[in-house]
Amino acid sequence: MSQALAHEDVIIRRGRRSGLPLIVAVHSRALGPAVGGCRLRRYDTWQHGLADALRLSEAMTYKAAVAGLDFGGGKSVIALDNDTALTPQLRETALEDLGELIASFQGSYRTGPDVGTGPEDMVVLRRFSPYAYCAPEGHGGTGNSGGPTATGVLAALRAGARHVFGDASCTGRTVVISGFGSVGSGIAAGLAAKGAHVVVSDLEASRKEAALASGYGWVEPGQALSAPADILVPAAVGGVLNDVTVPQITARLVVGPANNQLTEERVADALAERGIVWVPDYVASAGGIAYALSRESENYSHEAAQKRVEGIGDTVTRLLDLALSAGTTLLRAAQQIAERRLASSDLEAHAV
Ligand SMILES: NC(=O)c1ccc[n+]([C@@H]2O[C@H](COP(=O)([O-])OP(=O)(O)OC[C@H]3O[C@@H](n4cnc5c(N)ncnc54)[C@H](O)[C@@H]3O)[C@@H](O)[C@H]2O)c1
Ligand SMILES: CC(C)[C@H](N)C(=O)O
Repeated sequence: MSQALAHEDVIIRRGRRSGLPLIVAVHSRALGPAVGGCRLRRYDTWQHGLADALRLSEAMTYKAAVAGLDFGGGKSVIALDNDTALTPQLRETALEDLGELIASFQGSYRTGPDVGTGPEDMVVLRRFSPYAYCAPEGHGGTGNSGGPTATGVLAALRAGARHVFGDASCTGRTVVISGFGSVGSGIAAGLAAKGAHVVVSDLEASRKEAALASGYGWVEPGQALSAPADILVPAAVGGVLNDVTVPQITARLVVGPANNQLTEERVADALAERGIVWVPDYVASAGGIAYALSRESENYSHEAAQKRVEGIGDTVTRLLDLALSAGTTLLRAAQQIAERRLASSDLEAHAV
């Protein structure tokens, strides 16, 4: 096993106000300041939180590189154990601790919302530095990233559907969406508007009522991946595509926002062997970060930022062409694009 550390910085600290473990992992700044959301969730041990931060920050490097963003990849984690109650006060002090840590990077690591955090939490982080994207509009941010992320996934999904079914519209197709949260509900609405048969699933039983009220079908979480479908959208958690689930998938196209869907890279080959087109998560899910960075750091108008997000569809078409001509998977094609960008920035840096 390689002992090389792939990451530029990994900071682990016990928050001085909250006592909670804080982790900031910066995978790469080759293309610009590292960016990646702040995750606040329970882990069996803080070391599991560290592993999550390491994997997610690497994926952010690839997400930014393939999306053509001049940013690198990072991620932060506030690791809560299974016994400690997350009171509003603990939440606030943990965010203050993280805000202080992020400020110490002086802009070379910037964050945004992720699992367990939202726009209001960015307001707390911004007490310490401006480097937290997606705060509510009244606080100088662009708000919830779920909408733009859903827009990007829909663009990726249409490109994939054109390739797999010869029709991008998805009219009459059955689409199962696992995870009916901020992004999943936006994808469901976009597909239902185009006449798709939308079936959703969520671990929270209370989401069933909202799903049925919107006219969607419902499948229990344990059956979501194997339910009859043309298209499967993982929109909940990572690690859902593995040796057990892949043989059960009935869909011919899998595309969704959940970060780190594969347990291991070789699962991409297993999907391809079954004739399933899988759009890499870091390609499909780039809409939220692309929109926020375009608006908040690059002064794009809403329309221009939205167009950039829609461009994810063209990226997927390009990846499909590359993968087809090289006889490889979309994952390898995406890796090649990202690694080429990262290598050329390396050459530029050495030429200076
Ligand atoms: N929000 C964004 O802008 C964004 C951007 C990129 C990637 N992502 C990723 O997309 C995924 C969804 O993000 P979100 O913002 O919609 O989160 P969310 O928290 O709003 O929604 C996730 C939903 O999934 C449900 N869920 C959790 N475990 C589940 C399971 N095993 N089966 C079915 N449902 C389950 C939750 O109850 C919740 O309703 C996450 O993995 C996130 O990291 C989000
Ligand atoms: C908003 C952004 C940082 C998002 N959480 C992502 O994973 O892309």
